[in-house]
Amino acid sequence: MSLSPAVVIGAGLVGASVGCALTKAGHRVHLEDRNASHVQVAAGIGAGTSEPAVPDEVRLVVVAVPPAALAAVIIDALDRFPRATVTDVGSVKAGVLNALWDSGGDVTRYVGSHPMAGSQFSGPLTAQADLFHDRTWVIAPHRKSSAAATQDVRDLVAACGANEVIMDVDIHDSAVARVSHVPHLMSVLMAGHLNEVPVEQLQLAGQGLRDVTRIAGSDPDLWEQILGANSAAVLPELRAVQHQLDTLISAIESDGTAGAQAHAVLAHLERGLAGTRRIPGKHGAAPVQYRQLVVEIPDAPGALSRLFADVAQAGVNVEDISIQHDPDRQVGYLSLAVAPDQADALVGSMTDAGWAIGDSDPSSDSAG
Ligand SMILES: NC(=O)c1ccc[n+]([C@@H]2O[C@H](COP(=O)([O-])OP(=O)(O)OC[C@H]3O[C@@H](n4cnc5c(N)ncnc54)[C@H](O)[C@@H]3O)[C@@H](O)[C@H]2O)c1
Ligand SMILES: O=C(O)C(=O)C[C@]1(C(=O)O)C=C[C@@H](O)C=C1
Repeated sequence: MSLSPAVVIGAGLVGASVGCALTKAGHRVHLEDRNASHVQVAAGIGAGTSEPAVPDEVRLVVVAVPPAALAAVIIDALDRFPRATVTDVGSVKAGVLNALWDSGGDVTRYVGSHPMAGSQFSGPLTAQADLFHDRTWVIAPHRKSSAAATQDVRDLVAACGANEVIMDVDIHDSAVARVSHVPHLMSVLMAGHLNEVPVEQLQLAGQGLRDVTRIAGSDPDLWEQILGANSAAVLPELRAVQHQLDTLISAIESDGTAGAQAHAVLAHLERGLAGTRRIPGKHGAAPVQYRQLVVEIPDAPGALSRLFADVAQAGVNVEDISIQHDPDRQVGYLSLAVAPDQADALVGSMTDAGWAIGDSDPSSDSAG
């Protein structure tokens, strides 16, 4: 069934990205935001139109406002658009649903959802049509959601190119505490600690620090609301991490001394490694341990395009890439993540083409 016309309320990063994805999929999207300039910018990047929708015609409403505003905007949308399925993209689900039960609105047309994709940026200028492509998008129907409304949200997720996961609201909230909210706080603590590091030491910052602190660059107001809405699920996870931190500190204090404690630091490091291997691969598939191959590239015009041409020629699927520059030599290093069973073919083909290529960790077990 068609999702057109759709209304997106909240034309920021997520809302404008939904608008762009739906528009690209051929749907008509009307944009609303309490900030009129966000509607204009979002319309300008292809997220939809600033013209108001005809309320009775609207089939789908996507509410993409900050957590504290969600419940009121959803209740209002159920009232203003009497034939529409209403969903939201909020990061926490239970509190919103509780507010809806008490509202007296037609909750059968509401199905909450949550795309597990975003960024540290805010506002429509940072929106992308492909933000949700191949990413997980949770759909959280409640006991009174109609089957038709749930199907509409499934169609929305498919139109945005995402992979649906249907999940109970409470399980969702406890899951995101573990995989999103506590990780966010770890990044914030690490980045906050940098305020005490002298500038001349910060210039040594490499990709590791940037990886760990990226999401700490997010909007504090948004995250205060997310954490406030999910504090019950976040607190026990934080305490568990606190316990791990305490045991790590004791291990480091006593490392080098005889006995089992000496191995405790290694045990922490191995526990972390095992955790990274539990993160699912793309498409929600079982985790894949990619091999990281590093190619040295001269800092010269055309080197990168020549390298990409040779990678394409090898016919190997590259899962991820990143580039680092050597601060002293005029070279860069391109890391290519490839499936273990394709790595040797790529090494062979690139070596034949004259590139210096090898494993980022030569001791790594290529069996993965
Ligand atoms: N940022 C992420 O990575 C991410 C990812 C998934 C889900 N989410 C969720 O998506 C929602 C939006 O987050 P975002 O990152 O797009 O934020 P954003 O700040 O980029 O956009 C929010 C938009 O909502 C508008 N707005 C605020 N109150 C409003 C109201 N009462 N009525 C109409 N418009 C209103 C703002 O003007 C802004 O344009 C949040 O609920 C967030 O939890 C965020
Ligand atoms: O990639 C990022 O920048 C994000 O933090 C996105 C992220 C997450 O994956 O934790 C953050 C919060 C949202 O509710 C959903 C997605």
